[in-house]
Amino acid sequence: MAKKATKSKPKPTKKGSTFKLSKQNKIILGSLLMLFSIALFFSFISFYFNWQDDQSLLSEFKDRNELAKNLLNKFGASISHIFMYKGFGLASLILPFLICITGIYLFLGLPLKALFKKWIWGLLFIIWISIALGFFATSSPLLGGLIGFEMNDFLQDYAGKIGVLLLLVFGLIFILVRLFEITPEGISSFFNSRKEAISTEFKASKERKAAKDNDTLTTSFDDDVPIILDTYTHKTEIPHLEKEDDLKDFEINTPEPEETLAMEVEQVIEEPEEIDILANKLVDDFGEFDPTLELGNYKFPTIELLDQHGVTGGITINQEELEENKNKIVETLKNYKIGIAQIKATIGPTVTLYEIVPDAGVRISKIKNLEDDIALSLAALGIRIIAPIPGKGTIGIEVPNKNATIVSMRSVIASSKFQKAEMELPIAFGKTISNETFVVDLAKMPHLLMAGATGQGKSVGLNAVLTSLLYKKHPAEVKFILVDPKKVELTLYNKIERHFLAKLPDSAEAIITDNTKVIHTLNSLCIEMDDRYELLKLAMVRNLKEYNTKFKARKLNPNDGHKFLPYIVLVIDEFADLIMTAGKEVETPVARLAQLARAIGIHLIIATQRPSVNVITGIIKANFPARLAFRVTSKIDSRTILDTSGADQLIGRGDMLFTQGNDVTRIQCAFVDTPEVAKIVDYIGSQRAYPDAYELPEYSGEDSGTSIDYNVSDRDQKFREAAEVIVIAQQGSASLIQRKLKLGYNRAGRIIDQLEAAGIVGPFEGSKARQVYISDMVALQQLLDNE
Ligand SMILES: Nc1ncnc2c1ncn2[C@@H]1O[C@H](COP(=O)(O)OP(=O)(O)OP(=O)(O)O)[C@@H](O)[C@H]1O
Repeated sequence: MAKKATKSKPKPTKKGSTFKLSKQNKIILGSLLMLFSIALFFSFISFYFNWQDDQSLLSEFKDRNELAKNLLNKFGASISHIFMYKGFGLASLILPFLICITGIYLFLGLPLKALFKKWIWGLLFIIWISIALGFFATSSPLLGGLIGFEMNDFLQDYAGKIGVLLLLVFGLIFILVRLFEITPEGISSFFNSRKEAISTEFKASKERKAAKDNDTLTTSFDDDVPIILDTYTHKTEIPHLEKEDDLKDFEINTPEPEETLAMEVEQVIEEPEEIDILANKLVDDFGEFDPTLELGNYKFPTIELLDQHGVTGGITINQEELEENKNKIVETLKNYKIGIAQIKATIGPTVTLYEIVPDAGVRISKIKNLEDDIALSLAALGIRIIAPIPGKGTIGIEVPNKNATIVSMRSVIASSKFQKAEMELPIAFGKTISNETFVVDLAKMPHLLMAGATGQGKSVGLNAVLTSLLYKKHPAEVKFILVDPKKVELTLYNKIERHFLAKLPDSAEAIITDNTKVIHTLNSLCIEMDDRYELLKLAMVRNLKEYNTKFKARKLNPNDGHKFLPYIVLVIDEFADLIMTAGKEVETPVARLAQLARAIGIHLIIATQRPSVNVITGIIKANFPARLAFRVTSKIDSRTILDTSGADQLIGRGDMLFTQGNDVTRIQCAFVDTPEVAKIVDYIGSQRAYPDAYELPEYSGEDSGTSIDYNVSDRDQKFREAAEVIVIAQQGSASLIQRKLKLGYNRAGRIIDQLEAAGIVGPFEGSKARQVYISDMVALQQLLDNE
């Protein structure tokens, strides 16, 4: 069916071009019509003077010896006789004009649509004039022609003379109003414009005269102006209101230019502030502050540390596979009576995009509904239908390639797009479906949410993000906080602790693996955020970039607490696990950071296996416009992460969808293997480092007991009872207190905090119950009595 459609389509255009539409033919036909109209015009005119002499010759048309007096001889006499005598009389003179206009239209290749209207009006006009002349010029019936005479006769039999007269008046009004758009206002404005035109003309001629008297040289120039004005006003005589405005505008412009009073504007010279003078002097003496100076000899990792993964020549095109898939798509759609007008393929590293243009009249939803059928007939996983492709007007069918090409991290890092990227935190994710390197700025995102079922490429994705930053940023410019509950994925990065990692003071390991430490780190990061905002406020700047620029220009005094602030990237792997064990304690600081941290250079990357709504809560989602989905197991998961389906149809192994709020891009994630990461961190780790990791502010959390309600008199009335319950059960949990004492969640939570402050239970330990420090009731009694 599709073939039929494509074959049968070009035919009409071909035919049209030979007989109708070719430019040459139009010119020939146009000129013929114009010349014919001239001939017709002259024969009609000459008919009026010679018709009586020529009429007797009409029967002897074939006789070559007989000659007619008409300018176009017997041909002219005959055709005029038909149109003028037997036809419409004098009104037939309009006919050559209509033919001439048609000729001009064809000659110039103008659209013929407008011509139709002209012909209709022309013919109506001919009929009206013919009847009118037949009515008024009864003494010379030739003026109205036979048709005019007969029609008059016919109408008068039914409507009488007055009736015909009224009919003619109505016809005239109809023609004037519809054709010439004449209205009462139009008529009055016409007279006004005439009046103005005459006055302008008068004025102009007066000026001309004056100019002639003054200077003969300028006369020729001055003379021209009113002539143009003249034709202009004449042309606008059809009383259109807008045209009249034009005319007025024209007049307004004519007055002599007024002399303007020149004003001198004195230059504003800004007085340099004291601080600027000092800063300029410091910059002159020492140059701009260079944050990288402390590790001045730092060498960025080289490209050789990355593998090519066997890919050297880019994507290989399998012509057979392309043809086979194309045929299958066409066949499948044909089975559902959907014809295709056009099909185009774009080959990407893992999938090929077939863009189709369906025949006119096919509903898009029909194709969208066939997603499963097409997948079945192509016998392939991961078919995604994009109907329509935004901004293109085509329908996309993504079909996985039989042999996917690995996109090596090496190829994306080496790409000029990444190398030349003028971004604060450039990340090379991989390659798009059209094989372009996909680079985005984390600083602009400003946070990233990653989801994907296990084994679909999440850890590789995280490594790709970290590797990109390691290849582009100096240790002074960016610091990572890595949270890895799985304890194995990110441990490699321990080697660059003193270069690139940030940690809590007194903490042994920079990579955070246990939940309590996560909560502390998140809260400490909140303090860092507040501190940074304070510094920004002091420096009177709005964001980290402006702050650092000002600091580099030595306009901020380190003695006031100012320092160069590196970007901080917080990476949390397995966020679901954290939320399950720590709940609100994690969610609250994460939400706070997500909401506020963008301006002060703290960016979050959160990865999760389970993108369910209780993990990615509304508040988190709202603050993470950039989302990245690897393959997930269900449509619901896909919707949770991307707000649209599609991630459930990916093929895994780094096949992913990325959205930054608007359209979704399919990307093949760059592949970086663990040995490569190991080589990079070894390379960096072997270089001279800072004395310690970047220190985060100290967070005095719950375990110090100081921040909790410590005052004995402020204790809850049920404090003693709760303490007894806990000691008897030897289990420090708020839900136990809730159940036994029938209290609300918040009150039980407060009591457990007070018990912790009193030293009866230990600190919060995630999903586990708190430790109980008091072994029995006697010990509890003693403790409470001694307070
Ligand atoms: N971009 C990629 N290109 C090619 N293969 C990939 C890519 N990403 C992942 N893979 C393959 O998929 C495997 C699993 O990837 P990865 O370890 O990143 O999964 P994951 O989603 O982190 O799983 P989990 O959640 O269990 O840690 C890798 O060992 C690799 O073979």
